[in-house]
Amino acid sequence: MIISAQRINLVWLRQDLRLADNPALYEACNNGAVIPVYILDDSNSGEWAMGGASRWWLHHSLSALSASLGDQLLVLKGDPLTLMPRLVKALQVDDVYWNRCYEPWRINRDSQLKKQLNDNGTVVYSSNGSLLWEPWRILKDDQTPYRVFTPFYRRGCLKAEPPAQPLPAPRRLKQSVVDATSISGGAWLKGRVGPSGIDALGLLPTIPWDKTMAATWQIGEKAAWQRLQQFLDTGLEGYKEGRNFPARAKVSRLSPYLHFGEVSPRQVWHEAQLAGATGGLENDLDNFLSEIGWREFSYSLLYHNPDLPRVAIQKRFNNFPWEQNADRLRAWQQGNTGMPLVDAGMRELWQTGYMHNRVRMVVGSYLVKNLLLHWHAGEDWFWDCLVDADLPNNSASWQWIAGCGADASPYFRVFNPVLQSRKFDQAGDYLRRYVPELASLPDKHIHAPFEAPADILRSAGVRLDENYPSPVVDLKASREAALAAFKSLS
Ligand SMILES: Cc1cc2nc3c(=O)[nH]c(=O)nc-3n(C[C@H](O)[C@H](O)[C@H](O)COP(=O)(O)OP(=O)(O)OC[C@H]3O[C@@H](n4cnc5c(N)ncnc54)[C@H](O)[C@@H]3O)c2cc1C
Repeated sequence: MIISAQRINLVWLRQDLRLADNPALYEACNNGAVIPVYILDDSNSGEWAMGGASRWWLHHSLSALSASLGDQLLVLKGDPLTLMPRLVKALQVDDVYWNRCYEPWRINRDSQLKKQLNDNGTVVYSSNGSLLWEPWRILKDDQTPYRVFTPFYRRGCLKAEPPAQPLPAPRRLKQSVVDATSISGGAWLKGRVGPSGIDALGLLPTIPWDKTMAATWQIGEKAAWQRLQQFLDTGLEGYKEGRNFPARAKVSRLSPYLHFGEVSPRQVWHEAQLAGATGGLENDLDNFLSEIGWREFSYSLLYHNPDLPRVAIQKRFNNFPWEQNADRLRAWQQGNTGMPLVDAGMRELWQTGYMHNRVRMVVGSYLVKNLLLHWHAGEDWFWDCLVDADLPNNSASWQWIAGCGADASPYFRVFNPVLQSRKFDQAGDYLRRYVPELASLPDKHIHAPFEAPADILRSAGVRLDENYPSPVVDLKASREAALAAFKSLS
């Protein structure tokens, strides 16, 4: 029930699908009645509309959020530039609250909307709910943005004001949140609140490719918090070294929760500091926090280079002689390249919506430097398949691996997938999990079945080009071709 003297605040939730440490929700609850709304915006996103795996995650994330809001979350689909003013008018909203987003298309949309609402007399309160430091605050002494990670993080971030302590969930949340359809002017929103509104978005796949993903993840704020605590209990110790080994449970797997804002970077930062305060974990803690720093760096890069998703920062790469080869691209996407570590990674991605960072680097390097295919093709596939698909992190990381970004891995550094596999998955545990047709090969041969003696292959049941492919390219020759192509640029 709304007391008529109370202000009505519309809280537009976007990449902050949580109650705790949510500055917009917190402030709105302190200042009156609250109508929480989520809008699926496929109108302004252009080519960066959410991919399939992200939509799947979003469905479950909204369901969890809606339940924790007493199923009063209003869920709409359409253009916020039209819908938000309509909601403000119909629901007699006084003020609008949101946490800032940083993708260029969202910045454009939000600034247009803010102006539109302000012109009509509605105040918009925007806050930082997604980053530790605003990208326009971390600048070099000459006020230009950093292009190299280490000084950005060590000299810029760590010397700036420390990230604020996280806020609690709003204390009077239950009393504050109101049913939009009960307000005069809200009748048109019937069927758009809670689970029926979420179902109407049509986010779930029509063919059930999500079974293995569903078995992999728990989604929502509570699950995010559990994941964080579990990582801090069992993963932080030994993180610095262990994070390189894809079969070890030594990474946090927090990326989708951070992307959708089911946990905030401030919560992660401060909880990790607490857990890492126990003696002996300094190096692991420092390394883990610096990975969160890489996330900040990607956001800064995108903020200062809005064309980062498509245009190489090192401009000479925009003339790179990429090959067009649909068969090779398909082999890479489907995990059928004949290179076990690449295939394991691509299948992990397909089955779980996630891929270990070490393997992301290997499959990325292989696509760009052995198959000579454009990094855009990898970026697009990841965009569709990752549950943590994140425009700043994905585009900055693809530019990094392709050697064309700011502070990128040099182009001549070509990851050798066989050596990487021998080094970081020595016993072949990761390979056996995702490439079961090679499971019976001895450790010595599982990393490069194409080099194994015929009798070993036979006794392991591996028939090259029948139940497992031969390599689609020769590693040495393709590496040399890539380096020659690179030389042609300079
Ligand atoms: C080609 C390529 C594409 C990538 N695409 C994405 C993407 O779309 N979304 C995404 O979140 N990450 C992306 N990454 C970065 C990284 O692989 C993932 O963030 C990481 O694997 C997530 O696993 P985690 O949460 O267990 O990481 P942890 O090792 O536990 O790290 C903790 C957090 O730090 C951040 N982080 C870690 N490594 C990086 C990094 N290299 N760059 C930026 N942030 C980082 C993430 O938010 C991560 O959740 C990509 C990397 C590569 C090489």
